[in-house]
Order: sequence, then C-alpha cells, then structure tokens
Amino acid sequence: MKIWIKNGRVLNPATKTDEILDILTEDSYIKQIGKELSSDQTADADQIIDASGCYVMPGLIDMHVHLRDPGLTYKETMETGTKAAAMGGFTTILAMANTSPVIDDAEKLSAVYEHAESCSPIQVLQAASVTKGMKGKELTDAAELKKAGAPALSEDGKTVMDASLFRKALYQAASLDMPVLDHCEDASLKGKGALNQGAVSKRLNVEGITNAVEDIIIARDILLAKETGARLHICHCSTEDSMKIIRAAKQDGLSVTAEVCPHHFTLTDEDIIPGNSNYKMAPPLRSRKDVNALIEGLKDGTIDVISSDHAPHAAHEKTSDIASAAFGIVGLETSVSLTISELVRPGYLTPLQMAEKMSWNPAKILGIEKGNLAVGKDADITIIDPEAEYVIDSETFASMGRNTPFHGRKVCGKVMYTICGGEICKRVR
Ligand SMILES: NC(=O)N[C@@H](CC(=O)O)C(=O)O
Ligand SMILES: [Zn+2]
Ligand SMILES: [Zn+2]
Repeated sequence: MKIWIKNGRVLNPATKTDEILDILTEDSYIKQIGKELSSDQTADADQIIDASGCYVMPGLIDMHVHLRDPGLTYKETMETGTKAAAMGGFTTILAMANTSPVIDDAEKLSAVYEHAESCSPIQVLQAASVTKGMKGKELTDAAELKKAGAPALSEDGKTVMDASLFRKALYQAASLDMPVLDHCEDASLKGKGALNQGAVSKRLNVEGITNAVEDIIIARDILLAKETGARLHICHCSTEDSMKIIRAAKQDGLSVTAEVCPHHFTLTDEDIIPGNSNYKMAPPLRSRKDVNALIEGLKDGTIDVISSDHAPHAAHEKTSDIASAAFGIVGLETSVSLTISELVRPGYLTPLQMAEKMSWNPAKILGIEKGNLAVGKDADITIIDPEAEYVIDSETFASMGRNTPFHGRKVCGKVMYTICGGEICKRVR
C-alpha cells in the first residue's frame, strides 16, 4: 500500500518543520517527504490524499486513556476504545492500569497486548500499576513489567499515599529509567469532595475539593523525584500553583514533565450545569484564574503534553446526583477540536506546538520511536482540517462512553484521516 499525501501543511516538531510538503508512504513506513514529489515517485500510489489546507502531523499520541478492558467492559472495550482513538486522530495510546483486575503483573500486561493485537486499529501501550492491586501496600515488580512491555508505571485513579512506599517505587523506576505517571490527590484532604471548592460547590451544596488537595502531592512527589532521580510525569494538572511548582522544578533541572487535559483548559466550575454529572471529573474543573494559569503553562512549556484522560462511564454511573456520580469524562473524540478551538485558534499555541504536545513530547516521555515525520519512520500520520466547524454529538462517538460536557458544543478543527502503520483507519472525505 502506497499513500501519497499532497500539499499538506506538514508540522513536524522533531525538526521544527512547518511547510507545505508531500509525503509518500510505502507499506508501514514513510518513504519520501518533499516539495511536490515527482510523478515517477508517486505514479504507483494506491491512494492520493489532497491535504490542501490541512495540518499533517505525526500520528497523535494520547498518553492518558482508560480503556476499561479487562473487567469493566460495560463502560468501554478494547474494540470501542481503540476505535474511538482512531476517530480522534490518535495512532498510539497509553492505557492506564486501573482495570479489573488491575494490570500489576507481566501476565495481565501480556494479555492486554494480545487482545490489542487481535482488534485494535492503532497501537496500544499499557501502563503497569505502582502497587499490587493498586492497594497502596506492596510494590509491583517494575523490572518484570518493563520486560513485558510496560513503558511506564502509574497508579492513576489514586495517589500512593504512603510517601515512603512511593519513594521506593521512584528508586526502582529510576534504576529502570521508567517514567512514573502521577495522579496527584491527597486522599485524606479530598475526603468526599465532588467539585472544586468555591461558590459553585456551595451553591450546589456538594463537598468541595481545594487546590491544595492536588498541589500538596505534586510538591511532595517532585521533592521525592529530586531525591531519587526518577522521571516524574504529573497527570491532569488543574491548578495555578501546580504551574508554579512544576515551573520551578524544571528551572531546577529536575526530570519533571506534566500534562493538561482539554476540559481543564476549556471549562471552569462556573460552566457546571446543576444536575449534570458530566461536569464531574478528577481533578475537578477549577476557577478562571486556574484556567488562565494552565494556558500560560501550555504557552511557556511548563506543560509538555495535552492528553485526554478519556474516562468512559456507563449512564447509570453518571446520574444527576453529582455527589454520588463517578469521576471522569470521555475525551478521545474531542481532544483535537477542543485544542484547536481553545488554544490554536486564539493564538496561544502554534500548530507546531500542538503537534509537539500531542505527539512528539509524549513519544519522548514514553521512550518510543514515534512522533517524528521522517523518512524510514512508521507511517503514523494524522491529517486535520483546522477550519472545519462542527457540533459535537456524543451519539456519534465510537466510544461507548457518552459522558461528555461537550455534547452540543460548536467547535473548529476536524480529524480527516488517521493513518496508522501505513493503513488508513479513519477517513472523512
Ligand atoms: N479522571 C477521572 O475522573 N477518572 C479516572 C481516573 C483518573 O484519571 O484519575 C477514571 O478512571 O475514571
Ligand atoms: Zn488520574
Ligand atoms: Zn486518568
């Protein structure tokens, strides 16, 4: 199979390329990149894609996804989750370990890889938990898990509250050069909190979650990363002070990276519609001041990654009682359009910076040979029409999850093609 992608705006952060170029793929690799490839180079192309007016990015990588498979397949399955990823423009995703059972040994990890092999149109990577069963008591065998193919360790969904145990985990991770993806919420301070603490949580009469719930663990774990030399990646940042703490850590030369999710740079707690638990996620939607700080962090490089934290739940877990509803929203199929609408269009990020945060930086953090549009590399390519406007309709999602606060929102920027390993796994035109 040969695909000739013509006249697209090729955005390759690895080489800082932002230019109108042609790309030719052959089988699963990139064969040629250049200005107006000659007719003898392209004569036998099986597919010609006119990418005029479109961004052509290295295949997007979402390093924070909940696939819910094994065990929670009433929320999402390997099939539906990876299809949703392809629809959203992602050619690689990292699945979190908080499934049932938790992915905490090599056997369970290998089973996920086998399952993905049998049905996924895109590449699935699986994170392994930090502690057995995510119980926070006993560490997993990180060396064995790395050997079985886990690119990262993560207790996402929870914080390892025992600082001494977490420090041990960081020492192990450092010796194996595995990044640790850190969910930062102090369980004792969070209590039964459901929404950001403030006027809105008071008005809705639900318990609040303060910024310190998040910031204290971010600070703790950055200090532990300093002590242990581990590579620490802070998941789903939502607060103003998290930006200050991470910025300072980077200035100190620590191996700290961080991500923000589209809902946290798009919405504030003032947007919450009473009785609609699709506005409930961990960490919660914060204040305008926090959102502005996140955008500043995205602009100045404090934030390396945009990830979705795709967290599908069934309708019965997202009922109108916000206090008791599950935390989390789906995101794979809305990340690109929200990033373009909220960050690229207003000029906060250039399209090249978007590609960096949605492909090249996640690849570097996970230590995979992806995110770079170069001859000889995997033909993982995402083609986006940045001008296409549409209304988000959760009924059309490939994901089983309908839990999004963005249903009915008008957005700009549409994934036209997702090409993974030289195969087209999404096409709009
Ligand atoms: N973000 C969420 O609100 N929920 C996630 C867990 C997590 O990412 O912490 C989930 O697994 O449902
Ligand atoms: Zn989390
Ligand atoms: Zn998560």
